[in-house]
Amino acid sequence: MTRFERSADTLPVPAGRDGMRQILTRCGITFTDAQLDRLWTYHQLLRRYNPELNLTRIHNFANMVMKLYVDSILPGRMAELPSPLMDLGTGPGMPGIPLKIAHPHLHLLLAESRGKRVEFLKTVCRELGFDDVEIIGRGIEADFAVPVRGVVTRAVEAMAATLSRVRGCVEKGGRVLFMKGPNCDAEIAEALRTHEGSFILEADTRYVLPGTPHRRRLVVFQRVDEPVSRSNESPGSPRRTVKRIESAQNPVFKELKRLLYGRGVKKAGKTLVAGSKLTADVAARHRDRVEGWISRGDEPPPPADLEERVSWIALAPSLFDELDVFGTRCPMLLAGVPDMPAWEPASGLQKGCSLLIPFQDPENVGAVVRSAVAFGVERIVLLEESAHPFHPKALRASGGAAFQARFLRGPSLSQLPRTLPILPLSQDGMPLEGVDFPEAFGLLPGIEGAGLPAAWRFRAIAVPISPEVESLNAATATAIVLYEWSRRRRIEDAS
Ligand SMILES: C[S@@+](CC[C@H](N)C(=O)[O-])C[C@H]1O[C@@H](n2cnc3c(N)ncnc32)[C@H](O)[C@@H]1O
Repeated sequence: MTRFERSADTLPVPAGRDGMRQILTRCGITFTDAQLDRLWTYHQLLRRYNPELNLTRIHNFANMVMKLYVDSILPGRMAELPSPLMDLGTGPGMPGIPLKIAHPHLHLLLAESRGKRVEFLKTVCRELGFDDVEIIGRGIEADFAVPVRGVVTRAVEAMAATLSRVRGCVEKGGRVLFMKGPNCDAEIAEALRTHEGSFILEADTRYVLPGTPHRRRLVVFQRVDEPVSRSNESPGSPRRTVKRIESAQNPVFKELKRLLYGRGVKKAGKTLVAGSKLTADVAARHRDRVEGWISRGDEPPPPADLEERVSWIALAPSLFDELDVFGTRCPMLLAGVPDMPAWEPASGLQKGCSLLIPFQDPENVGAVVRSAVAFGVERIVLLEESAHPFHPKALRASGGAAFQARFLRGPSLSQLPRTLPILPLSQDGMPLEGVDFPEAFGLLPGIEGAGLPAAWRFRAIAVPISPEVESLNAATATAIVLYEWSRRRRIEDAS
């Protein structure tokens, strides 16, 4: 038999998914099945963990739907929700979780100081598939400086206290939404008095929970000054906003992590520059490429001579260490990757040396790029097989030379026409000493391990080595050939 529950205020509804939908519909909230599934899952988690964690004192089904979920959703109908939005003192997730269910694209941060509730929130986000929700598991104080466009808060404390607490994070023009009961005039007056010059009252909307006598107020303050702790305070330095990231779920951090892989670098057109020497070199010589400065924990801001457009991202130490795969502990740079136009084999090879790279190991790609730049190779054609030259490992092995090279995107090894003047490299080819380098030619080392396809080997050149060693490393062999080519070119130029 269906269990019907009636609260003091609502018509009886079956205590289940259908009853939940009925109450929502009566309140003018129409959810898709997927949204209702999420709210139902959240409800079941609240019920399951409530006896152990004391998450809410409301137990009656209809009251839970009305006073917790509907109550949480309604502010999103009365005010435009700022995003990113932090729910300060969210407890078991109110109003944040129902708001996120109602507005799936909302960039939400849930701030909660009590550890057990934080664990509950993690479970909720995992079960609901909210992997973009950031959980801030600590008490929010004025030094909290993750920039947000808005804060929402329900049943936490007096407004003036909250406005003090969010001084470091709410951006100028951002909003603080207070979900209050009807009698909050004195609180509003105190907040206005103590925060004059920082916050103005933007809206004060009175409403009732539909079909009940319960009165509510949504009080919205707007920030009119700049957050205090967000700009470099040393005189003369550019005003730079710091984006502090504390959660591994932060979308920006997730983007940064993708840059540890060649595919991520290719997709984003950005790379991570690590190591004190390399970052200093790139910041000095390729300044126009620098887009961001990534620091660890409370390390100081970027040097004042980096332009204001360069963003500053301060990662929690554990997050920084995840990105710092070389263990440098030095600030990293986020840098833009230069354009790589396509090379059409039909257009032939231009004067000088075109180095064709098939290497799959990023360190080999980096090493050969470094040699190519050192010996004056005119252009580097990256074959489809090649690792990305701005993969962090490749960039590091290149010593930053990748920023000086001219790259073109080429076809795969199997699509290279054998009619072009391409000199393949293979240890069973003819000795380098006897080779004539054409005025325009391509140099083609083999893939690590597999070497060159048989079709290319008949005209290959070799670096003679002792029979005791099977072969040279492909990047090393290429460097030796490039040295020989550049040596002869210098002799020709001098004569
Ligand atoms: C009364 S509960 C309200 C929870 C929820 N907003 C609701 O309406 O059901 C207040 C919550 O705020 C949390 N809290 C209080 N001060 C906080 C702060 N400065 N930063 C983060 N959380 C805080 C408490 O741990 C508690 O879980």
